[in-house]
Amino acid sequence: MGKLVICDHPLIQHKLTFIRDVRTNTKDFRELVDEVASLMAYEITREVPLESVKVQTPVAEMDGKVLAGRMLGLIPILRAGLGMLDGMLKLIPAAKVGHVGLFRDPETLQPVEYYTKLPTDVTERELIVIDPMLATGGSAIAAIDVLKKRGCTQIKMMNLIAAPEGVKAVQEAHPDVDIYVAALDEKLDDHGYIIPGLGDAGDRLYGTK
Ligand SMILES: O=P(O)(O)OC[C@H]1O[C@H](OP(=O)(O)OP(=O)(O)O)[C@H](O)[C@@H]1O
Ligand SMILES: O=c1cc[nH]c(=O)[nH]1
Ligand SMILES: [Mg+2]
Repeated sequence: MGKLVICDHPLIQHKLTFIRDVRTNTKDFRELVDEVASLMAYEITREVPLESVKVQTPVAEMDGKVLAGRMLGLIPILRAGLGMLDGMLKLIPAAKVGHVGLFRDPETLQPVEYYTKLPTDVTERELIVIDPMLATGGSAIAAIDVLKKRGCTQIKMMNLIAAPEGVKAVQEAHPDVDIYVAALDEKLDDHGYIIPGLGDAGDRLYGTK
């Protein structure tokens, strides 16, 4: 079973409250999502291995540390996942980006796939799938399915807010995938929206409602 990590750093929790607030306008919403994504990038990379390299400071030579192991890949689920991408790239600029386009059919709540473009070396990378919302889990499961069909094996999931139903569904479908969230909310409503959540992440990011 993949682990569920709740990133409870005070800065993340503080900013998330303003993201949730219905009075937060599109510009502020976008900026706050970007900031929280950077903070979560810090948390999700906590266990990335390091290796020693010699570095000459102005005063002496020493053993410094640099990132080792697999290179990272970021996989935003279009469209709302794009809102978290730049914030992550600020901290992980060497990551390559693959896009998976999915939307959730409002009637059936099933994910509909419309676009995939992945880096050529995607199977050699440790991947982080990013999307603000994990509701029923259908979109996350479908995105991870796309990656596994291409041969990817090292995958983590990162969301701002998850519902217990979505966490359970992803853990059952993909038990090898750890999930990092800023908050685990109460439940889903009859339309598959997270309660209390933040509303429709894509619409709030891009002002489409
Ligand atoms: O866990 P699920 O029940 O699948 O729901 C979550 C999905 O719904 C939202 O996307 P949406 O379908 O609104 O597309 P958008 O990003 O284009 O707005 C959200 O960004 C997730 O991708
Ligand atoms: O609460 C929800 C559920 C799915 N997608 C969203 O954007 N918000
Ligand atoms: Mg949406």
